[in-house]
Amino acid sequence: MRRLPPVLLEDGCPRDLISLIRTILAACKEISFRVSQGALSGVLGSTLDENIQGETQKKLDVLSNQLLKDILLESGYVKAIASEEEEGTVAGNPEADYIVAFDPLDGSSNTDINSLVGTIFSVMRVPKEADASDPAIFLQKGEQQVAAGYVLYGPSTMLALTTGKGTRLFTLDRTHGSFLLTQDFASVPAQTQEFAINASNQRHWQAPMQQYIADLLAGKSGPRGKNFNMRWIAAMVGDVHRVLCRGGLFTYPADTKNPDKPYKLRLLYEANPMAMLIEQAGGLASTGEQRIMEIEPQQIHQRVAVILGSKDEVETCLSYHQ
Ligand SMILES: O=P(O)(O)OC[C@H]1O[C@](O)(COP(=O)(O)O)[C@@H](O)[C@@H]1O
Ligand SMILES: [Mg+2]
Ligand SMILES: [Mg+2]
Repeated sequence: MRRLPPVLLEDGCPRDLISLIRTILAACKEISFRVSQGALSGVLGSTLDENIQGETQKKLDVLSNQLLKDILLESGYVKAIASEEEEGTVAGNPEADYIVAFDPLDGSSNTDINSLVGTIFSVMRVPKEADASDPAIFLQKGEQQVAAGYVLYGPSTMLALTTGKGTRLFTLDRTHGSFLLTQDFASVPAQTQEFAINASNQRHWQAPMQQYIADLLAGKSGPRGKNFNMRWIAAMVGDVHRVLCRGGLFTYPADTKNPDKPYKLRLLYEANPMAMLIEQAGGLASTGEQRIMEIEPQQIHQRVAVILGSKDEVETCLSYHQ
């Protein structure tokens, strides 16, 4: 089985980008180890703090953030980083060409129940002369990502990665510590009978999503004429991984539960990297009104509605929004 560096070299990926990706993965291997130690790691449970988004931080959120931040900043490959767990961006090497936005631990409420979690990352390029301490360097459209991926800490640790030449899946070989290519080109089937949504928010959704989900639930005797199955992992990384493997529609739509927070998922380090992975595998990713990767970001912690997955099913869902 092939290791990651030669696969990326063959794609024509620049050597410094490969080195940067390997640096991210070095931190992820350490996170993978800590997560796999579970209660033995001494880092399950919550801290007494909240992050910038007002969410209680898990000890593993803090640890994962620290590992990624330290390793990336020490490497010299990044001009700056942005993280779910950092209020502002953090400057790195002023001479570097890349910036990285990441969700150090996605689905962290799952840590206490030994369920799926992962790390999501987005890599963008910046001009040499750009100011490393200016947060505005992160406000690039998703289309401008030069690499995107996630590492899923599941029964096996897997990497989904794209540098714009398709989406590939790698599995961490713990005996040698390398990510080995286990699926060359992931392809999301265009059609599906599976969807993922947190249905407990149903009463707060807007009319188009209410109608779309009602029609899915009506099954064979409803307007769709077929039965649908539902799954919800409560970790975007786990739900998107399932969609990459066997298709499906994943959505976290707008809701009116909290008027100050109509969306849940973050654009720069959740929606954009997942959108690139899904589109590179033949799927679609939209807010309901706009292709996610065409959004002009206004803030580093901006949130968006997300509808992504199997092409035909996303298009059907979008037809309810017109
Ligand atoms: O609590 P809910 O509504 O099930 O939300 C789950 C969603 O929240 C998230 O966990 C947010 O991620 P974090 O754990 O990084 O805050 C998504 O991964 C997931 O899709
Ligand atoms: Mg997350
Ligand atoms: Mg997180």
